Amino acid sequence: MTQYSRVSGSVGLITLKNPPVNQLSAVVRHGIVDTVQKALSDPKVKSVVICGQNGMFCGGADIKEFQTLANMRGPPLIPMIHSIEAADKPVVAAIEGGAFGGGLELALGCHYRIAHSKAKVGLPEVTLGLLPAAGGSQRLPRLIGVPAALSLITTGRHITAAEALQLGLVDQVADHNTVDAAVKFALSVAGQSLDARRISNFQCPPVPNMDALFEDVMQKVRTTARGAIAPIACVQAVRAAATLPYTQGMQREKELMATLFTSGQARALQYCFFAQRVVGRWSMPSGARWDTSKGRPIHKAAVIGLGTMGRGITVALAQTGLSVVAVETQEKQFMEAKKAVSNMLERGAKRSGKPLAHGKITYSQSLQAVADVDLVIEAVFEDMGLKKKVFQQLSAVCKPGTFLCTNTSTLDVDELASQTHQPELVVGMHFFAPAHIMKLLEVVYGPRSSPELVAVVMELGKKMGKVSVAVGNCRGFVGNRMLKPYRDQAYFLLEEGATPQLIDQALEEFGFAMGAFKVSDLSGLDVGWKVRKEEGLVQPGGGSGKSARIRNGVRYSPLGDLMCEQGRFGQKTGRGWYQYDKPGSRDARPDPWMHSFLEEYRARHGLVARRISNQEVLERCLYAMINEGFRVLEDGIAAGPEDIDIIYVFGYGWPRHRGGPMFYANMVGLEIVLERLEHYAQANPDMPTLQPCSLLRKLVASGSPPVNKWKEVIKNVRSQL
Ligand SMILES: CCCCCCCC/C=C\C=C\CC(=O)SCCNC(=O)CCNC(=O)[C@H](O)C(C)(C)COP(=O)(O)OP(=O)(O)OC[C@H]1O[C@@H](n2cnc3c(N)ncnc32)[C@H](O)[C@@H]1OP(=O)(O)O
Repeated sequence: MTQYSRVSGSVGLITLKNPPVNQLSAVVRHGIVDTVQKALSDPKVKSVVICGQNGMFCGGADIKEFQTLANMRGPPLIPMIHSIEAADKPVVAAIEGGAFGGGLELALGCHYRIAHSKAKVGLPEVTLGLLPAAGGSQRLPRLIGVPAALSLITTGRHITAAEALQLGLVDQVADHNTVDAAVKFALSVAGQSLDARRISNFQCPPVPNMDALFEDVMQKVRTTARGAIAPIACVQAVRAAATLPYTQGMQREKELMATLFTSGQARALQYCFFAQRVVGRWSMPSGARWDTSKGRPIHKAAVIGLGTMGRGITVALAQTGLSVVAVETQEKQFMEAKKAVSNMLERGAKRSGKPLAHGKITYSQSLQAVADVDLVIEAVFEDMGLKKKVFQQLSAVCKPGTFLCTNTSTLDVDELASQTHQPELVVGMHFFAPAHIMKLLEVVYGPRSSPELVAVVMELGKKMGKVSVAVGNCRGFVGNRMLKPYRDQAYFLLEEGATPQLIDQALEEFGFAMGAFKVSDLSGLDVGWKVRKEEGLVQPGGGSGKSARIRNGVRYSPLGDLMCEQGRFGQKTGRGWYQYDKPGSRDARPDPWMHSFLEEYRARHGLVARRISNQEVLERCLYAMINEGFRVLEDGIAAGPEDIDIIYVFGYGWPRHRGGPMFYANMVGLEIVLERLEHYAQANPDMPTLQPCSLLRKLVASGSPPVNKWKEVIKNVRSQL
């Protein structure tokens, strides 16, 4: 796990060997302790280089070891790094690929750091609910100053070698063989004094107005953390570095880490880390899988329909370097879209520092222009009739073998596939607005979809920087299907006595980026209204009598329809569940009009407003959503709970430090979720979404196993269906 050799006569070379990322598992730490000792005690060795095999320095501590304290065997990192720093021979870190977390902390214990020009470094512990607790929170501010260290440690962002050099985090950048460069460097510094190279001896560079700086940063972090505790602990640890001697700072780092290490948030965030990787290993009910299905390269793609979604998709495709044909048949929209896309590309290039991707896009007003493309993404208006027509035309125009994808967010992908000559070459690519920014991509396969196409689209998603999740076809797929019962409960709670701001506040305090009503105002109330009208659910004036709040035998709230009848479509009209300064403004303010609107509505329907607690808001909205998640699993629409959780974390603003809805259910306790659902279902027999699903009951009956053990129970439930 750690290889040692003597090179160039007098340099001890220690190579970390622990695939996939040379993580610092116990056996590696043992190896480092032993080989450092060997090098330091060998009189022929004058200096030491530490590197990692396979072009990767070190991905940090082994996150798998964090699952239980019992796993944390072997030499601890802190004394190991101290003994390197205290060495009387120069130790040089040769950083190829990356040095992250404990890997960078190891490098900070070395006397010199040389990085390859393509390497990245960072302290991403905060994203795992932790802080850099092997001295990183104390050494980094001493080396690069408090403001820069705060920025790196509280965000966990990875920086390039060039940025690291500029900050003084590395001493040299190598363009070619980093290990050779490090060995050469190690030879040149052999025998030199190391007094000025031990970072723990440094004073933090002074900062003017330090109290004000920390107050300001703490306030910013509290606002963006949405209840996450690790970013706050990171600020506290850096403050300790800035104000205390090193030994006391290390003590503070340890205390803060002790609180974080066993927290539910750390468990949730580490679960998310692995879940994100699990969803890449997709499978289909047919047995097709990521490792047995091969895609083929896409050179040229097309987007049909240049509304908001089509424009974002065009930008996302162009930014991957693909040639894109962007088609819009309506003259006005065509002209507007061309301008909007080029603005979006310019902004993207400015943000990323990468060259403009303008030249890769050709615009057309005719569908004939897509005859030679490899893959088409349809993004026309959400209307089944229109989409069917487009798919019929595409099937006639495109060369045989062209992959046809739809960006529908709810419609039946199989029905669209059936309009084409090759239904096996049709899948859904459900992007989230704005499509060039949002990370989630739901890849929706039908029973006939070819695994090759799923492989192609999953790969394309990866190239676009998306987190792609393969799911089965049903109304709303995974994300929107689970959102419906959540939203319905929010409406029912309004009827029963809540206000939009009460509900949103409860959800935002839970950690959602936005509450249900703010999201509704943002996306536009008219969108759902149109769908409900098509489904025959809308009655003018909301209907009257007992049946007004029942459709197809189940509870229905016409509140959203009534709002639309008043022209209150949300932000775009300056009025929705909230009021806004002007149409298009984003600053939501409570609207006194809502109060009389709701009072009048309740009086008309004989409803008596009652006090609704935050707990009831959370239980009814979230447990209804989670219950639907169990149905999604039972139906085989999602392969596992990780798929659902990643969809919610990356697409729906679910707080990552709560791990996603299914992980959260597990944290709360499945028996508690079941009991509360039973309670609410009994009180509301006309709300079938609150009736606990049989998979939830089975899991509770099986002793509520942890999320990663659910698959077995799911398999049994599915086989009994
Ligand atoms: C009372 C309590 C006291 C407790 C005391 C504790 C004291 C602790 C002291 C120090 C603690 C240090 C904390 C850390 O170091 S935490 C780890 C910090 N490092 C990271 O967050 C990096 C995580 N990894 C990544 O970001 C990427 O994997 C990257 C290294 C950039 C490589 O990316 P890429 O090439 O895209 O590869 P993948 O992400 O797909 O990963 C490949 C496989 O490697 C697995 N992996 C990655 N990193 C780790 C890791 N650190 N530990 C374990 N496994 C890791 C990953 O899961 C992939 O595996 P698989 O394909 O099987 O899923």
